[in-house]
Amino acid sequence: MDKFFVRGGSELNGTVNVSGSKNSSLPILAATLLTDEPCIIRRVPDVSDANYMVQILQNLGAHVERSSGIVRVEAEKIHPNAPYDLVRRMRASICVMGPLVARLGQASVSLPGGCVIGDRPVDLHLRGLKGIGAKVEVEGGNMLIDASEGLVGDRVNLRGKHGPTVLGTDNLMMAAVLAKGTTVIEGAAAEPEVADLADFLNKMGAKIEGAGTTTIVIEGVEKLHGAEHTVIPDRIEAGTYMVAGALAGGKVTVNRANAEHLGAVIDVLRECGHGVEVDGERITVTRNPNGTGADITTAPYPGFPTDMQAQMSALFAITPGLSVVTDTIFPERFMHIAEMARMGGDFKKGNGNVVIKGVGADGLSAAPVMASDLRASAALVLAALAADGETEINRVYHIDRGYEHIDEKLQTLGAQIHRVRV
Ligand SMILES: CC(=O)N[C@H]1[C@@H](OP(=O)(O)OP(=O)(O)OC[C@H]2O[C@@H](n3ccc(=O)[nH]c3=O)[C@H](O)[C@@H]2O)O[C@H](CO)[C@@H](O)[C@@H]1O
Ligand SMILES: C=C(OP(=O)(O)O)C(=O)O
Repeated sequence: MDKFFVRGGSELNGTVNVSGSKNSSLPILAATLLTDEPCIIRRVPDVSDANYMVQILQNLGAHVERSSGIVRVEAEKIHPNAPYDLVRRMRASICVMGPLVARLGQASVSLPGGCVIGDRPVDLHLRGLKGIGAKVEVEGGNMLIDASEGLVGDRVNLRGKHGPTVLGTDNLMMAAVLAKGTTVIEGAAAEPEVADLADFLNKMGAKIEGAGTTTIVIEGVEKLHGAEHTVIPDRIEAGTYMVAGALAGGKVTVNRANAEHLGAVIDVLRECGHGVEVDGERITVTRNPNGTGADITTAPYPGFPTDMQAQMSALFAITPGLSVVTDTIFPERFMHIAEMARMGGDFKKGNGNVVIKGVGADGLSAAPVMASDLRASAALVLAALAADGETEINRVYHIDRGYEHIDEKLQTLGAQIHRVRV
């Protein structure tokens, strides 16, 4: 298990290129199962989750070639079984369910694993598929879906008690593209990654309107064909480097980003007094040493993303004054707090929130810490950049799930971070 050693205190300056979005790439790769013709997906990040999705497709029978960021998939002959050994490591494995049911009329997919960020049920995924006529059973930890009599479009509301579901919307959209008639998804997730998947499906011949809003209309078609697509920039990776600029800059520019997707993060950084300038696909963050904290509450897009709250908490940990971070989507997603407290952070955990008393730019000090999930690990790297001394971060395989070469990218900005392969 690799480790990072991060020596804090270096000012970050320069430009970092944003990779393609992990959370777009995963469902888009799964969507290639919907056709027997070749598909080419560009700008797939070199992260372990994307590599893992490639393995899942290969295990389902697809022929996959990968050369740097370009993945070619030809799913001529596939089977419908994704057992536990295949899907346990990654939540997004669940997105093969919609394509398998649509193409083969059946699927057996084990309940997936994923980040330890609290309760992650699958009821809305199953509600979606039932809503368009599939028969669903959960047996021995497997979701058994039968649509041998065909899927039939209908009106389905996917909103759950914590709001819309991103991958649940993806799954229903991918199943409905080959259903008879029209499906209307109400309470759909409006995240840019859902819109990106719909763009790819439309290139394959699907008829989808409204993706990127809370109502999506899908007119079923007989067959999809092969297509080429370039995934959107990773807004969470971009946001993470922007927070790095606010916490340890200097001046940090994220290049190849989409500022439209980052409105909520930009607003919070500006509210805290940090400089944010947008110039096309370049976003530059200039640290304000007198910056303040803020109160943030996560919300579905275009609200503040839950996938950015841990990183923002790292910034607030060193920002004098009180900040309150509330996560309405994953109220238990605060594993990073205990580890940052070991570095001298001052936190009071409440129910679904944390009150952070910023200890100042010199207030954190190095300690051995443990990465617990993807964004928590990013928060620990950020905290370490500001801490006095050398922080040892263990279990960085979590960060490698979703950040392409984060150690090398931070080094180009002047950070003292190195990986030890264990
Ligand atoms: C690979 C990927 O894209 N992962 C993202 C996706 O995860 P994912 O799609 O799994 O997250 P969801 O949008 O489904 O989860 C939102 C909320 O709905 C709840 N829920 C979800 C499904 C369900 O069947 N029943 C149910 O109650 C969840 O527990 C959570 O409280 O969106 C999350 C919310 O933006 C992000 O944090 C993840 O990074
Ligand atoms: C939680 C995340 O991923 P996943 O849904 O795959 O666990 C994430 O990308 O922050």
